[in-house]
Amino acid sequence: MFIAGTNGPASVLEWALAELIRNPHVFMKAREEIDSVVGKERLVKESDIPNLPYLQAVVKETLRMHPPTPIFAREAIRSCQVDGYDVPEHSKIFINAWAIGRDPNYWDNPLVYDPERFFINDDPNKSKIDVRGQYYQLLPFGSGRRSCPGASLALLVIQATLASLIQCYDWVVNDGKNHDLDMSEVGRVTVFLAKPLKCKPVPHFVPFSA
Ligand code: HEM
Repeated sequence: MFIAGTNGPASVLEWALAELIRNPHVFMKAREEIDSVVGKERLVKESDIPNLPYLQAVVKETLRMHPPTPIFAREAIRSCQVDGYDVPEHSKIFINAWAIGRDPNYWDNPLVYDPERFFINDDPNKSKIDVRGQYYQLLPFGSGRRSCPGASLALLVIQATLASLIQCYDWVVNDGKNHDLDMSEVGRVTVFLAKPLKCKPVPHFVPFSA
């Protein structure tokens, strides 16, 4: 539980920051949302998060492309048929949340990092997609009675931390020459960037100096 509780959020924050650095328009949109909701006088707080839908979409999009626990397992307690396939009793079933999150049958342009995909108005279901196991095209925390009991805590920690990283700093890589990053993955218990993100924080807003 300690490993799940620390590795998961750490992995999501690293992937989110890497994606925001590679996609400066997403970073700026998230910062503009924070500035318009929170103002420029104080640090963003946990209680602001329900009013920051774009920030929430950034975290969902990060979990879609980079689920820290990409595969989880079940065992068939009795023989059954799923989608025409016979599944014998006691079969081990592996659910690949990483592949589902990148499946073009469920996601348009799945390899493009685009939080806007959660706000498509002509399909009201898209804006409602949640990550806690009710929408089978997005399962970073699993689903059902064995799904992650730490999901709400993890989301709160990730959203609040990411919001302050966006509000307070600009993030520079490659001495500011470009935004290129090697996004190769390495899977241990949790999936991280194969080359750990090295970036320089440049203070943008210092809430405690006022
Ligand atoms: C971004 C953060 C996290 C991710 C992506 C994540 C993901 C997962 C996944 C995919 C599972 C398996 C679910 C299934 O089989 O349906 C799981 C199980 C579990 N997670 Fe998390 N987790 C995270 C954070 C946490 C935190 C913060 C805690 C506790 C404080 C936690 C505790 C657990 C426990 C105890 C289980 C086993 C549940 C069981 O077998 O009944 N996780 N997690």
